[in-house]
Amino acid sequence: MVAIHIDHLYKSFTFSRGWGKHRKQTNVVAVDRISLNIPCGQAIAFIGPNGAGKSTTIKMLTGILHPTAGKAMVLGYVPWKDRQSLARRIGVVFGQRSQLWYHLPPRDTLELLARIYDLEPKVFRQRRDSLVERFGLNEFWSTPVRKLSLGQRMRAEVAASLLHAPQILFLDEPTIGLDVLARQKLRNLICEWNQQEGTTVFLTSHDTGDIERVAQRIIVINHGQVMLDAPVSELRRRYLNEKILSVKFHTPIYEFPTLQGVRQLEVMDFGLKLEINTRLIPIEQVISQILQIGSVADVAIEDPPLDAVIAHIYNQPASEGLSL
Ligand SMILES: Nc1ncnc2c1ncn2[C@@H]1O[C@H](COP(=O)(O)OP(=O)(O)OP(=O)(O)O)[C@@H](O)[C@H]1O
Repeated sequence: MVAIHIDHLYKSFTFSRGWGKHRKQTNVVAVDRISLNIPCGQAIAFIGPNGAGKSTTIKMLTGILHPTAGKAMVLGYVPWKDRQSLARRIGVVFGQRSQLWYHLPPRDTLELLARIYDLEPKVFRQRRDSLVERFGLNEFWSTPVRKLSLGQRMRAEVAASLLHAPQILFLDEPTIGLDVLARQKLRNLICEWNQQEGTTVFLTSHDTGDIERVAQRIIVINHGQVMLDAPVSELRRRYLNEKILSVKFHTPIYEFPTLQGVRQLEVMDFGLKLEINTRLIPIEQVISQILQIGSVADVAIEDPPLDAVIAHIYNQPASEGLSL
């Protein structure tokens, strides 16, 4: 079943700039005829550089904004027409904006939400207890939100957004500003929730760690258009055709021959780091050259970092499009 269906969704903003006779109407196209299908249960990372159109898309899919043209169905609802009904079936978390009551502890917030969503007391208690345990809310259960650390607050935000058991969870930059540990903890919780509960996850993030950990599919937009739509697992393997080869030797090495398709990233007394374009040279050929120049103690072959792949994709002109 399709959770989200988007068909040529388009949004432009018209606003005035300047004063008096210099006042001019300006038109900005934020989302430019996007078409997508997202099946139920999938976790997708919807990414792009600043101003690419991510938030505008999320706002249309959650019913906050009307599109200028095009269609979208979320769980069978037209979001901007059936916003109330849709709100009972989706969870939304904005990393930059808290949706919790600032002066209330998570305990009271969850109780208020249970009333808003009309949950049966028994169902509420079960879900609350399970969320408290999974999200580790016990340690700050009775502490007002204003006194929580950012990591604790974000865990409470996500837990609160899941209380009514939404079928889709929209997360707009959920890990922004978190330290390494808090970020890891939160992305693990989101990933586990997606896998164990089957909730569809629509995530935007500038953090490649979030994307790798949480998402199965990556959709890159730029200038309001979809530039790439691919499984995360294939992105590095098939997109750049590059490998990073690190070698350690038992004895110092002095020279590595110049080979087409091989770039030396680092040369140390006992080691080498090479970037290999496997379209130009097979990796076996590079390894056999390495074996000739010294006695090898260790070899590691890695894919390029996802950061590098994504930066490369962002730099492509929108008109070219990309496919795997
Ligand atoms: N209310 C608005 N009025 C005018 N222009 C807007 C409005 N909202 C967004 N835009 C413009 O639409 C474009 C897309 O913005 P959007 O916020 O969707 O990008 P984004 O991909 O979420 O960026 P970021 O990563 O910085 O949050 C930008 O050029 C932005 O300036």
